[in-house]
Amino acid sequence: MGNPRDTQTKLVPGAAGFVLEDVPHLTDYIPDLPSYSNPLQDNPAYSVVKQYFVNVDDTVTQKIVVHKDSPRGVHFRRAGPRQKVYFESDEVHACIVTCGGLCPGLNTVIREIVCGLHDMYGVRKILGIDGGYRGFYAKNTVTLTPKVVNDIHKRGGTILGTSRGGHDKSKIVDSIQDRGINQVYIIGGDGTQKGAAVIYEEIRRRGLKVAVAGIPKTIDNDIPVIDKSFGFDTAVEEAQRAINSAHVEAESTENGIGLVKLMGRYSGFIAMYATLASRDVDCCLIPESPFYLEGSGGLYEFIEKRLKENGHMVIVIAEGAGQDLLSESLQSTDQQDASGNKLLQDVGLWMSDKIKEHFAKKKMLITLKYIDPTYMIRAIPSNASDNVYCTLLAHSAVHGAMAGYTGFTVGPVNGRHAYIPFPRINEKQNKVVITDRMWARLLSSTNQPSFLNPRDIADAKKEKQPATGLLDGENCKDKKVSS
Ligand SMILES: Nc1ncnc2c1ncn2[C@@H]1O[C@H](COP(=O)(O)OP(=O)(O)OP(=O)(O)O)[C@@H](O)[C@H]1O
Ligand SMILES: O=P(O)(O)OC[C@H]1O[C@](O)(CO)[C@@H](O)[C@@H]1O
Ligand SMILES: [Mg+2]
Repeated sequence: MGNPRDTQTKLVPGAAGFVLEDVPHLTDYIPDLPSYSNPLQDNPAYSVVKQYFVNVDDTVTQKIVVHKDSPRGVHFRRAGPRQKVYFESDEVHACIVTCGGLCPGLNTVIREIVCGLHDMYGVRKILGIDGGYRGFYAKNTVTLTPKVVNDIHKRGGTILGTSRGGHDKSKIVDSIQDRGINQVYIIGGDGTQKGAAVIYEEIRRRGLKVAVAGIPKTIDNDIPVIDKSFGFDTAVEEAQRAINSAHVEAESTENGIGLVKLMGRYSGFIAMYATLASRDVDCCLIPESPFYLEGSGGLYEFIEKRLKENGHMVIVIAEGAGQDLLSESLQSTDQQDASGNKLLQDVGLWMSDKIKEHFAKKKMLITLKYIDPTYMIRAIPSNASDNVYCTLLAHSAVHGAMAGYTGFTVGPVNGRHAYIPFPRINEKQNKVVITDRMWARLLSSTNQPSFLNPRDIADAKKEKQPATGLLDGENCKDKKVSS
């Protein structure tokens, strides 16, 4: 077997620089697979829709802002129901698994996969895998029916349970094979999608008629290519409550400081959007934007200035921000979670101690209140718009698997749902690009220092200029500019 990239991505060139980064199909390795007409044709809810089926040639462009001479560029296969399907309804035996940390909307995705398979395709055999990847071989399964999942979208968490670690390729695929499962829906973050790619490869190596569909879940919004991950909006909304409390506390005392720590291990999107939404935040610190404490242009100087101007201030810090500073002053630990993710030290507590220590030394009276709503923003049910988004993700995944596509993650690209090959999702993380306009908007709204020296800014700008002269950050989310 060659390089996984070759079996997971098919590059199909077209006119004027068009490239389709296609996803695998079961017929790529199982010849003469019979197809059937899509049962949706006879479904009263859908048959009234004009052009309900997606044209087989429909694609979604990765870049939406172009110049008149730009090449057409990378495209992905458009998600949606096809006229032809490669599974008969009573043949399908699907399973669903959730892995990694919690995220608002997990239960909605589970519900809508079950109801989508049942109501649109007449599928009756759907299993829930208990407790993440290791549940395939170490736990019992749960039978999922529309009745079982009817109300679950109103609850936070995942009814299936989740875990980190425990990805044993052979045991998982043995379990899939032994149970006769032929559609695998895998909901999880960057680690989970990597695990899904490995499972797909093994299934293909064994020549099994099993479709593997990934549904991206990450509260940190760190998955590239897709517009935004589900649950992100809900988390940002919930974070407002913590920021509001921090603000009320801060403005009620002289030199009051409200400090809020939000999730974001490597990507500061939650902190950035929560700050932009709130307008009460004076300083937002994220992993992508290094900062320093002491001296001219440093954080202490800014805090002092803001307190003198306003009498109070609110700081939002993402959990992955300032980790370099922490490891300088605390003994660094190399602890990892079961999936191999580095366990971060608590930057919020550290920052709170440092600020108190600094102003005590200066004999300037401050009152600092530290709020850590970490798990509160992800353990809640999804809001209305995330619920609709989760439904579309689930249905897109179901349509893709029924149509015989496999080895794909589903997600919106410039507003249109598409099937994205695993390697594209797995090759890098989505990060806040601090030389893009969104971060500039934040800097201008908080008026905080950029903590960058002019040479760093010039270097980042030089590195960033793409050949077309287009700014990439908002269109091409996987492009990271180092600072
Ligand atoms: N490179 C990899 N290959 C195979 N499996 C992996 C890989 N990375 C992670 N996994 C498996 O994927 C599952 C979830 O990974 P992880 O704990 O990193 O969470 P995640 O999916 O990234 O979600 P999040 O970080 O948003 O909570 C775990 O069971 C882990 O063992
Ligand atoms: O405590 P847990 O469950 O490992 O989750 C914490 C991690 O999960 C994430 O939200 C990613 O899902 C990170 O931001 C955070 O570090
Ligand atoms: Mg992750």
